[in-house]
Amino acid sequence: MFELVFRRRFAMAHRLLTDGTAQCAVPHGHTETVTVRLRAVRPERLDGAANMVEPFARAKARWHHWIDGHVDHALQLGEADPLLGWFRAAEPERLPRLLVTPGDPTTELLCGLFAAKLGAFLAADGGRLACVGVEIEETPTNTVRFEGDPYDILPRRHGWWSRADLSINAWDAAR
Ligand SMILES: Nc1nc2c(c(=O)[nH]1)N=C([C@H](O)[C@H](O)COP(=O)(O)OP(=O)(O)OP(=O)(O)O)CN2
Repeated sequence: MFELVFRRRFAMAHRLLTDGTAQCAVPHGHTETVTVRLRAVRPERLDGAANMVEPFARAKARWHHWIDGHVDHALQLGEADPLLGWFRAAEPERLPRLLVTPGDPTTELLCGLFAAKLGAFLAADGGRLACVGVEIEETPTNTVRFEGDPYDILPRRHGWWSRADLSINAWDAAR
């Protein structure tokens, strides 16, 4: 069976408040690489003409638009992070650039959220392809891989990640 594999780089910043590691509680940034693997929902023999599962450009268009325009350079914060209140009060114009997560924005959680969002995009594009894996290289020495149904591992079923729109938090749902 074929897999279409797409890779994208994005800059991000986050902090982790819950696990008690002092260095991770200070906002810090990474340049991360996300790799996604797609398969045809109903695999078919190559047709002897176009010989494609799906044109790359069509398969990755929405996904890359979202990563490049909304995830790249976003600040990732858990929904209980007090910095959210600070942005609401002091720089509300930055709220669309905050990627807000259920609990700390770890790389494990991000893999699940990305798998759900990509699944929503693919379903909205006709459901011909499904995401079978997401890998995020957080740093050159740390990578997390996820395979399976993201709704089996996410702490909550619904949020911006379950919608086929460009949102990364609850405030920009209409975009
Ligand atoms: N299970 C997880 N553990 C940690 C995560 C995570 O997402 N999942 N994230 C972090 C921090 O983001 C940290 O910035 C990166 O990890 P760390 O190992 O501290 O990164 P280094 O670049 O210092 O790695 P070295 O291999 O030691 O150079 C922490 N833990």
